[in-house]
Amino acid sequence: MGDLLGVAVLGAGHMGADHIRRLGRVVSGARVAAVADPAAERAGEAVAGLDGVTVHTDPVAALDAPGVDAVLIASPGPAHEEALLAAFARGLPVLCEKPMVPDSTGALRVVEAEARLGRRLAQVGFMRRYDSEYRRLKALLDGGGLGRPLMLHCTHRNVSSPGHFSSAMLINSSVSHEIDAARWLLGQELTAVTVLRPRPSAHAPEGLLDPQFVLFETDGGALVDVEVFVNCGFGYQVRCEAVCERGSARIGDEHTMVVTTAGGAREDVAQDYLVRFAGAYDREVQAWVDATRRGEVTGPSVWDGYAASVVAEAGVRALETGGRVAVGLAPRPDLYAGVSR
Ligand SMILES: NC(=O)C1=CN([C@@H]2O[C@H](COP(=O)(O)OP(=O)(O)OC[C@H]3O[C@@H](n4cnc5c(N)ncnc54)[C@H](O)[C@@H]3O)[C@@H](O)[C@H]2O)C=CC1
Ligand SMILES: O=C1[C@@H](O)[C@H](O)[C@@H](O)[C@H](O)[C@H]1O
Repeated sequence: MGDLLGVAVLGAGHMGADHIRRLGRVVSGARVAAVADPAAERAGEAVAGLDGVTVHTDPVAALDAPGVDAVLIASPGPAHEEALLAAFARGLPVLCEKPMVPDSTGALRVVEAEARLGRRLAQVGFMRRYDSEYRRLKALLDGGGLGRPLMLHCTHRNVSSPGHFSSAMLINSSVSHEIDAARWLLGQELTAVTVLRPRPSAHAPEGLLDPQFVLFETDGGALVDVEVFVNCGFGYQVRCEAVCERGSARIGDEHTMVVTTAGGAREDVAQDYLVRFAGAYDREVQAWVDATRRGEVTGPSVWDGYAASVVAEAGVRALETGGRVAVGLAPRPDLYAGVSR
């Protein structure tokens, strides 16, 4: 490694381009060394103004490019497994966007591959763990002042969904964040899931089951409900209220400027995750760079990524069947005992 951690970024779409900007201009201690995207033009645009970056259409070529010390995977979920295994084969530390691997069998292969290495190499991009509001809530719950958490009420609303978004993706792409946040906040595993759905919004694309109401049970006896609505039209809203034995705590209410004029008051609502979670992404990537330069891996593990895939898969089955679906996790390898809970 030179003075700066040289990062290969795989995927230069919405998240990849934002992470390239972040690595190149926001965080310290790193530089973008290579970018790969089958759409070479997109990759070229994303690195405009950054020096010393090689552009590739083949992700493996980017891993083998000069000056690459680590990898940030921001390609679509189905491409993650191959990229993670290629990084492991080269001993390269990884930050992998969620979902780590959308199907749980592939996710387990990644867990097993890292466990065979006998050391952690990858962190999964569940950035809410780096959001200041989520961290305050976690500290409050861990402190125990409110007593035992009984329920989490969560809201996850997007203005509109991308064209390729399916009904399953409301769970395995969007709710995957609540799955990880709930496991982390409560320190409990999610054990069963039920999905209810109202008549879809007239503003949802034809055939998309949007919104959905997802209910999780946990091994600690708590309940977690999530309203997920990805074509709400009015804003990006992510909220979480923890109801405990001696009080409740809520995060995610907008706290920007409130403008009051005749007859009413108005507060702006963020329009997307890149704005709402800007600070969280910055802290996540800075923490990853710092830990990698120290030769450590911190943050959500591939076990967390695997658990989220299993729970999401159960959620998709619950959506399809209308029933309650139990979650079955494989035995946790020793490598992840006590990690990031
Ligand atoms: N943490 C978060 O809040 C968010 C995470 N994501 C995650 O980031 C990842 C990327 O999502 P978006 O940027 O929204 O998608 P996108 O569709 O905007 O970009 C994906 C890019 O990857 C490229 N690509 C396709 N196959 C590839 C491969 N094998 N290797 C390298 N590049 C490849 C595509 O050409 C495209 O440019 C997904 O895993 C998604 O779930 C997305 C949005 C927010
Ligand atoms: O990860 C994300 C997207 O992939 C997903 O589609 C959105 O619903 C989430 O809000 C965003 O954080």
